[in-house]
Amino acid sequence: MIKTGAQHIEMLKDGRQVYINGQAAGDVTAHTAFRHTIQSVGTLYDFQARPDNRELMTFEVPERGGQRANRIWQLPRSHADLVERRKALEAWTELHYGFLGRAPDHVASCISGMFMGIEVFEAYDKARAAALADYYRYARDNDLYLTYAILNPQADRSKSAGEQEDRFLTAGVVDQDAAGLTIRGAKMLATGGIMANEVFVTCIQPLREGDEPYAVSFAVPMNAGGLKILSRKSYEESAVSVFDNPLASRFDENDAVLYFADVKVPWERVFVNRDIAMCQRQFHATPAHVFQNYQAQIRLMVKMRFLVGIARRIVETNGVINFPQVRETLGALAAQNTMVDALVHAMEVKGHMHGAYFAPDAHTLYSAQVLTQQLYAGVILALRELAGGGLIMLPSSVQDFADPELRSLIEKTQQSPVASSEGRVKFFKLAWDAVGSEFASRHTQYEMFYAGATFVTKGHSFRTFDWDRCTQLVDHMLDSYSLEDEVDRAALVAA
Ligand SMILES: Cc1cc2nc3c(=O)[nH]c(=O)nc-3n(C[C@H](O)[C@H](O)[C@H](O)COP(=O)(O)OP(=O)(O)OC[C@H]3O[C@@H](n4cnc5c(N)ncnc54)[C@H](O)[C@@H]3O)c2cc1C
Repeated sequence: MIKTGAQHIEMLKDGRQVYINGQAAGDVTAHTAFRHTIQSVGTLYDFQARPDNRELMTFEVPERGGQRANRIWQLPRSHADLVERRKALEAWTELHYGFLGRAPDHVASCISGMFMGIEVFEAYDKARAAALADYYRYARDNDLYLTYAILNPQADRSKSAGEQEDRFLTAGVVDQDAAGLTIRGAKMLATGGIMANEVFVTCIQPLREGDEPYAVSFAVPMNAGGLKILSRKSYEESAVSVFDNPLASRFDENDAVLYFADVKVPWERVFVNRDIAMCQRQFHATPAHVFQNYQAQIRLMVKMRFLVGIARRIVETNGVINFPQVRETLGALAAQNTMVDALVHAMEVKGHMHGAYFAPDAHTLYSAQVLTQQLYAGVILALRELAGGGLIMLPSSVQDFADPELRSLIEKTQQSPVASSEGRVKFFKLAWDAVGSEFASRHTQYEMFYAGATFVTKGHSFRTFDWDRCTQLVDHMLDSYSLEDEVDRAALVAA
């Protein structure tokens, strides 16, 4: 199935229990906190359904007799396949400028990666492997939008999940019967949950002996009985005009705490059951972790281009583009943009076969993660520095333009060598929404943490690096001389 935006939006009217501002949200597609971002997600599906995007966005599923699916579910068998898949992800990301961190391609990449490593699940438990394989095909063939919740809630991070004061703070198994598992407790966040079809739930954090109830992996629809979706504050809701908040009003993907009030999960949706080692292996012994984070770097590559474009427009609008220091800052931003771009391409070029499938290079990916996690806040700072008070020297809202006297004052006070007053205000409102608004601030937090805190991503970089190649060089150098030789040589010179 290749669904349209309208079909996706219709699927969200499913009775899911979303809570915001002290109330049940009801139909999320009509709610002022979510509806415009849901429409933006709809445009992704409309784009893939366009006949002229058939080749770009979809592929023929080998075992489905010519039926097509979105390329986010494609299992690359060569470098060329990987690149073809990336072009689809890149085109989709351009529709949201990189601001939908958990667009449907993120978790689809994770589940596809798990399927590419299905032998890891088979070695663990044949029934659970069959459940995962069936789920991959089900999600692909029904064009599902999946999100995931894979972190446990912060409480006391010095204690494991099972050592927290409330044993059911963290979502875990409270019961098991012939039908499946019963899950109780919370997961930290599910970004995009209110606009996704289903959520994949597991634990990527290290667990200790005794934490077995939390070492599960399963998927449920967002309207599963007992699943409560606790939304954070909506930035879309206070962004009442697109002109004032062009990003927040349309790309506020939402983040929500999930609470499982004894949610029943049937066995055909359980992929790992109380196995601590398998919770790690599902991500790291399969290409899942690499594929999900490769998608994130493709997204960031597009977002960086957008931010660098904003930087260029800031300095043009303020007439400072010819100052050498300004050009230096732009040059540095351009180099950072190209580094992100180059790392994505390097992951592909240095990729390798994982069984029958071609996966991006893990260490290049983790290097990109470590570097970009630090780079993002610096890029935002550079844009703020280039912009000065222009980000703030703005009319309070679009309504100021409706008053003739205020409009004429805006025209007098908003000046630029390259833009009209209206153009200047329009642009700086966009720039503020990208770098300084509450929406923008949440994005900085997102880029710093979506893949784990820095000690986590640096740990992956440490784990996957080819240390021998470096230490062998050092050893080779050390082997090229010895103390005895040098003592003998010194004695000869002295004689
Ligand atoms: C905007 C946003 C959206 C998110 N969306 C999702 C989502 O859709 N799905 C999902 O599953 N998760 C999501 N997350 C959660 C994200 O994965 C976590 O924030 C991330 O993994 C870091 O975990 P934490 O927040 O618990 O931070 P912590 O692990 O508590 O770390 C916070 C800080 O505490 C210190 N610290 C903690 N532990 C250690 C340690 N062992 N050693 C040294 N220092 C330590 C470090 O200074 C660290 O930076 C989202 C997060 C954000 C901010």
